[in-house]
Amino acid sequence: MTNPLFDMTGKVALITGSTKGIGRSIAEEMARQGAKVVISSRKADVCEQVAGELKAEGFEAIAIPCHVGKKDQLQNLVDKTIEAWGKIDVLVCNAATNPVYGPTAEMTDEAWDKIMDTNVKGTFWLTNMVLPGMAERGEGAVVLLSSIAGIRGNTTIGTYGVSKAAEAALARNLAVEWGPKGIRVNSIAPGIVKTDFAKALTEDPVRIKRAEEKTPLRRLGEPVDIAGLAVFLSTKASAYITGQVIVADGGETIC
Ligand SMILES: NC(=O)c1ccc[n+]([C@@H]2O[C@H](COP(=O)([O-])OP(=O)(O)OC[C@H]3O[C@@H](n4cnc5c(N)ncnc54)[C@H](O)[C@@H]3O)[C@@H](O)[C@H]2O)c1
Repeated sequence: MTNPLFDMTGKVALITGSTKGIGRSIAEEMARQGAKVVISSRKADVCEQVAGELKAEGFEAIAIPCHVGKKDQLQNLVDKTIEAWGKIDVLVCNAATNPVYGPTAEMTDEAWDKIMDTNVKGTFWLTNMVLPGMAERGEGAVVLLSSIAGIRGNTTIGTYGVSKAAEAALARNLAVEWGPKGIRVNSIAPGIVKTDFAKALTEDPVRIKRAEEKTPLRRLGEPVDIAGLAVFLSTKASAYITGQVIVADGGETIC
């Protein structure tokens, strides 16, 4: 039996970027706790496929494609979710991009704008679309995906780090603004997690070894390490936590 503190029965959870990696794991673990999950990323066929796989396991899932950098597509995502299930109880802003590696001085305006539009402006738009509905019902939980790159300096993914620091700041501001309406907003700062997003690191044995050696738990993160935390932050188990950035990095940043 599910511990009631972690129970998500009847809750509607919208997770952006949920066709693979961390987002998919979050959708799976929330579905396992009883939530109805919205599977979303840019390609409709991929969303359908993943939602189909979850349904085949006995979970409730629908597919709604959406590019998080496009305001009209975000509005469609919200409208279609409400049309299907009448409400959004849990919002996870997970989709993000990092198209370039290199020093900030070499960053083009186009790349800067792409990172900020997808990672920050999309979250700003989507939270503004979803939180008023949560406030009407007097409850809701929001989780934004930040990163330890938003906490530490970096020579190769600095602009991405700026966008991820903004996610944590946005979570704090939204927590203050919407807390009186019963909505909690937190962010998660993962360390290196084994997904396609980090494959430049996670497919290079030398870099894996180096990363493991500087991590107290001596391993890289798995998507489910982050999914467990997202479930915690979206349920009664974390009822008195809001505005926080929770680091899940095997201890890398404490060294
Ligand atoms: N993997 C890591 O090491 C790591 C570390 C820190 C933070 N993060 C953060 O975790 C989140 C998930 O990353 P991941 O590692 O699972 O990545 P991933 O590449 O495995 O998955 C990303 C998901 O987002 C979708 N997506 C990408 N761009 C999109 C867009 N513009 N609109 C809609 N969907 C889009 C992809 O289709 C996919 O479903 C991101 O916010 C990332 O910044 C990841």
